Amino acid sequence: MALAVGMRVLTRALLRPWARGLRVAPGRTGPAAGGGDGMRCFGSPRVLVEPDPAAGVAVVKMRNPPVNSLSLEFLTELLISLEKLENDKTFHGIILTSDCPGIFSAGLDLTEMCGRKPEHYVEYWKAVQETWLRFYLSNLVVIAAINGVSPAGGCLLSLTCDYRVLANNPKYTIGLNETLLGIVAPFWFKDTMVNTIGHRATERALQLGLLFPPAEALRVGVVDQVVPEDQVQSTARSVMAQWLAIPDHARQLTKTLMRKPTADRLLTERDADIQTFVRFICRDSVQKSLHAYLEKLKQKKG
Ligand SMILES: CCCCCCCCCC/C=C/CC(=O)SCCNC(=O)CCNC(=O)[C@H](O)C(C)(C)COP(=O)(O)OP(=O)(O)OC[C@H]1O[C@@H](n2cnc3c(N)ncnc32)[C@H](O)[C@@H]1OP(=O)(O)O
Repeated sequence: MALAVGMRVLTRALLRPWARGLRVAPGRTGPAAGGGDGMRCFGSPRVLVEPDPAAGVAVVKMRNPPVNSLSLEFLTELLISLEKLENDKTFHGIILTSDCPGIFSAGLDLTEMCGRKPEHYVEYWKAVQETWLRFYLSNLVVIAAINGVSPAGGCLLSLTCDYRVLANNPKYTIGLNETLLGIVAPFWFKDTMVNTIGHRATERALQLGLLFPPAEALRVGVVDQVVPEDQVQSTARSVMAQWLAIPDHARQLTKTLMRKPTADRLLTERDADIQTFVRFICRDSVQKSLHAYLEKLKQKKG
């Protein structure tokens, strides 16, 4: 039932004008294309997929410049790529990384949450929910190769992965910093963090809106490994090999066992969660905070 609802959201998204033609954008043969067996890079304008069929792995590169903000279009393209890889028996794992230098993802796109109509907020929030559910429950092994800063929704996306490798650069902070923007991380953001670093550490991190630099992120457990920047991709590949050596069905069932209760909470409260989001985001005070935050980002340059 829940899956059917999810499929409807995805199907509706695919029917949107900007989503048409996104299914396959054949490209050059990928550098990781498994010894030249002819499998090409594919993807969409904002998501580049480099398949390595010999290894059963695809590298999914986010490229929504300048900061990989998670806009509606970008989320839809990510979902389409994920679905395509899940439906292709060649692939058992994906490495999620960024094609934007120094930025993994700036999180949810603030312009999707500012000055829009309530109907837009509904549509956007459905896509955010769907992305979280799909990545969190994916049967594939998903490893985040975090090669840049990763606040809020960017951090959440990495938390849906099975393992996180972070580049050791003090600028590459990671965390759920929503309170700094005057907004609140929804319960399923919070649950995902609690499942990763525990209740007390989450309580502190979320209230203070902490963005952890690499050493701290490793200490608290937000990431599993910190490596020199030029070793992020190779480390993600070695970790992937380790995970893929486990019998798939046993690993998948264990993942489901661990994650389903958390996902079920959102699945049963999905509509209420949308209403809560829309009510919250429509508040004058919240809109003012978000506008002010966006302005601050823009003025930073000048
Ligand atoms: C009980 C109550 C329950 C309530 C339930 C509802 C609650 C709602 C929850 C909503 C959850 C939201 C989660 C989020 O993800 S919010 C987004 C958080 N993101 C951030 O705080 C990051 C903001 N960005 C930055 O800090 C920096 O941009 C950067 C990522 C560190 C990169 O810095 P850099 O110097 O390289 O780049 P610029 O800052 O100059 O940015 C370049 C342009 O990109 C625009 N930008 C940046 N981030 C975003 C974004 N998240 N969305 C949209 N646009 C973004 C920035 O404005 C620049 O634009 P410009 O070129 O036009 O000036």
